[in-house]
Amino acid sequence: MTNGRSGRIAVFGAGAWGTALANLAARGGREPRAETVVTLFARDCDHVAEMQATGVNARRLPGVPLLSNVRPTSDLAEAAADADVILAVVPAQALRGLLESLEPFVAGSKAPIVVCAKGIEHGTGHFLSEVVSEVLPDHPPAVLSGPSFAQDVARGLPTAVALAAADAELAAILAGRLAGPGFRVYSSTDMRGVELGGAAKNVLAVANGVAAGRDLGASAGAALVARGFAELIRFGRAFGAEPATLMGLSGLGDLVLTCTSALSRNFSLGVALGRGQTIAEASARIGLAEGLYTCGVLVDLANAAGVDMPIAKAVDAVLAERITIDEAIAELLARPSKAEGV
Ligand SMILES: NC(=O)c1ccc[n+]([C@@H]2O[C@H](COP(=O)([O-])OP(=O)(O)OC[C@H]3O[C@@H](n4cnc5c(N)ncnc54)[C@H](O)[C@@H]3O)[C@@H](O)[C@H]2O)c1
Ligand SMILES: O=P(O)(O)OC[C@H](O)CO
Repeated sequence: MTNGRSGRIAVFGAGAWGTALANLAARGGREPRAETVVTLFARDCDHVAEMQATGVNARRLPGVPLLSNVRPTSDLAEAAADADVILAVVPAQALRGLLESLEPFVAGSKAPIVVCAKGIEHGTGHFLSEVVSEVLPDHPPAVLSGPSFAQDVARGLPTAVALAAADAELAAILAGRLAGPGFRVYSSTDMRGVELGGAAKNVLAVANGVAAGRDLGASAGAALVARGFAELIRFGRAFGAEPATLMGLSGLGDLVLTCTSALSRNFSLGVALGRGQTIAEASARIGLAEGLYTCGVLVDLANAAGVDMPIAKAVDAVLAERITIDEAIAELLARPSKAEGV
């Protein structure tokens, strides 16, 4: 992508976040152009027909009108045509399949692919920017992450996130394409740090939710945030993240948001489990909680790298039903005393 852009952005995944980002992109960023067009791809034709008829994505982001230059479509070719930026906003485990299906429609284009999902791929243990490089090597990967609820962004509430790409100029251009009056986008070249924070915080937020659901008190919640952050820093150090990134929006910022807000699906999943609901009951009500799918692979990576992550491991053991919540709490508290630090 260059500054001589087509003004066309393709958003794949018409969930809450894809829809909020489509509206943001449709505003044209820091240099709005009249010709900006945003395609919003959803797999389900009925869903697309509803959005076209009503101008709202009532299934995923009710009450938020789509801007007139957002074009919902279920046609991959139409969605991808002439796009000079691609936003991938499907669940993390669906990213590879989406990119594979896109391949014939983006051949010849070098449009950057901005991963907006938060997770780590099962089976391979690969970070999501790596998945982009493997499947579509001609397309530079970028990562958007940070404390941001789709509902907040859609309402224009002040939000700040990080957007990383290997090339600093590309990161700055992409940040400019998405920035808006209420949406501040910091650019970064630390893709690994930005994506790793977004993936790990979802797992740690489940632990905070469990503590809230069990009425363990605000002190326990704060301890979990602080010691969870220590785990995040250890994990990041082992996997090449820059410390400053982990202390920034996509690390500490998103960890705090997700560990403390009832709007978070990962926190809500933990609350439900803490109150005695089953995973199936809670998931059916809450929808996509990426921590459920990331915890196993996060722990596998941590174990392989010799990184101590007791909170993440406790979440994984509870979600895999290897131990009960009460056993997990008792095990965490029974760990030998140690010097504080990371
Ligand atoms: N909702 C938020 O506030 C928010 C904020 C930041 C990041 N995210 C991240 O964005 C990602 C998506 O979250 P969401 O909230 O939009 O989820 P969502 O559950 O609202 O929507 C996911 C959408 O992806 C679609 N989908 C699934 N597989 C697909 C495929 N192969 N091709 C096309 N579409 C597919 C589903 O049909 C659904 O519409 C997650 O990784 C999440 O962590 C969400
Ligand atoms: O609802 P959650 O838990 O997926 O969190 C949404 C965003 O990732 C918050 O930054």
